[in-house]
Amino acid sequence: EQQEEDVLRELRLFLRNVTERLSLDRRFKAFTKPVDIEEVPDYMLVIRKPMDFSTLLTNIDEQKYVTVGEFMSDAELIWQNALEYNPDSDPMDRHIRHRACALKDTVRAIIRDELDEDFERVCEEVKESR
Ligand SMILES: Cc1noc(C)c1-c1cc(NS(=O)(=O)c2ccccc2)cc(C(=O)O)c1
Repeated sequence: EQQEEDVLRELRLFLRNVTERLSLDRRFKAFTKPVDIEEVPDYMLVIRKPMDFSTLLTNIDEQKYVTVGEFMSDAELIWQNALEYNPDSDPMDRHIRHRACALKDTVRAIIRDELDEDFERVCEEVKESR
């Protein structure tokens, strides 16, 4: 009913705000769009579920996420995939891994500092009721 729609609209506004702030951070430019298969031809052979900020925003608009936890499961793929695909000790791999770790810490700090626990609990209740 209306209260549920209000909660899910507020969730979408929060998740869009977080995702857009991350997209503006120059450290995370490589995470803004899907990895380019022309540039990285074997990427899809290694990474089963690619993820990036533009895909997160599309998912938000398509109302895929009913809780912050569901959003985090996809957001975590961004840094997990980067660590998995770039494991070597060469400078390029290290550089993308540093940015992946910075992204992980940044997202977790934002959620800890800005997500109201009571709000997430209400979202979980909406999810259970479906
Ligand atoms: C992400 C990622 N995961 O594995 C790898 C490897 C990367 C990755 C991919 C690219 N090149 S790209 O054409 O696919 C692209 C450019 C700009 C935004 C989004 C993707 C560049 C970099 C980089 O560090 O500059 C990193």
